[in-house]
Amino acid sequence: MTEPLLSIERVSHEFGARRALLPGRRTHLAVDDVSLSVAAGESLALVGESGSGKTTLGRVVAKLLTPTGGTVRVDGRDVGGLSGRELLAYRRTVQMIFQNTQHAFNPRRKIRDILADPYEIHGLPAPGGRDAALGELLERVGLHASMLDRYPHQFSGGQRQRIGIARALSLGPRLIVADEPVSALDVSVQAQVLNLFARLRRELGLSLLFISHDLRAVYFLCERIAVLYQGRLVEVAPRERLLEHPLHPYSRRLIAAVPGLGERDSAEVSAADAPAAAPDAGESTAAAVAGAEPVTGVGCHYASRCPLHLQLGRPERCLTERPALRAAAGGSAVACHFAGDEPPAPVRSVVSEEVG
Ligand SMILES: Nc1ncnc2c1ncn2[C@@H]1O[C@H](COP(=O)(O)OP(=O)(O)OP(=O)(O)O)[C@@H](O)[C@H]1O
Repeated sequence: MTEPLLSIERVSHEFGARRALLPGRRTHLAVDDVSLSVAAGESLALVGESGSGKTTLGRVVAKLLTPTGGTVRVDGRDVGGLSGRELLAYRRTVQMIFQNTQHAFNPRRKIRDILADPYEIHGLPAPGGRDAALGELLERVGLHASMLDRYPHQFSGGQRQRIGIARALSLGPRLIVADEPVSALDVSVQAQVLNLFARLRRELGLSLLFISHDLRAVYFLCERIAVLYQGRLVEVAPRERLLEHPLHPYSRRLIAAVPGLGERDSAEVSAADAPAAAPDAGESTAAAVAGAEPVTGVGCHYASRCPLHLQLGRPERCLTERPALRAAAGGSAVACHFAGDEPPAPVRSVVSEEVG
């Protein structure tokens, strides 16, 4: 098997961990023992509700945060101890794009100077001369070279995001971490920027770690989807497999929440999911979930909201043993003690080739 471009190995990030011993300090485990990989040229989505740790994991990969546990490797090399020239080289390889384009650029600087920054910082000559390279960058993202002398406020939100993408591309990265890059944009503009990402991936063979709440955007752009819940990876699967046949009860709920995307009701759990025990027929799922004690510590974080846990009669194992990620059919991996395999459903076309 070929080495993945990016390997995230048992990575954790606990905010406040360094000062945890000071009185009154609280820590927060935002990413909890997550392992994932991204192949060269592959696009992997990170999805999950707000606060599930997507941005934190993205920032760890971009080396904007240092993990408190685990290892990040690029091309098999541990990037934890990089400094000096090696760190600069890493920053050329992995670039991050952010959601907020409004305050991303100094309003008093021309686009020419903003795009020139990476070359200055890395002490690199622009290929073919500075002006030609900067103009080419703008044209690559669908803007015109003549716009180099404009200021950020003279661009729309979608155009500013294109400028952010151009800046990220300037030093020839191999992996882009894109954190909700279209969610602040109008819907019509979102489609254009997603199409731009798809084109750039094709043209440049880029790998993408795409962080999003929007499952339709994720389906359009990514080959695999990783689902996070409260900092833990609960499922990772090829996109069709996840959308057509989600295994983890949380993935099911997430997909069912998008009209027309999932076919199964969020609370529905089939017989194949419940091999061990009969459901408690006298208890409604919603009421039981509302009355359940939240799970902390060693068990499954999702147990207090989990319809499968209820249906199975609240197995003790969910509360006492953290579910390990285990391989399942169709290339999926799921962290649930009881989620079962079912025959694959036919794949539906959820989003057309071009988002429009
Ligand atoms: N600097 C920080 N200090 C302490 N806790 C933080 C910090 N940044 C994030 N957190 C917490 O870590 C958890 C994960 O946050 P993160 O932003 O990674 O989630 P997310 O899935 O990206 O959410 P969203 O979709 O809302 O951006 C949240 O509970 C958040 O409150």
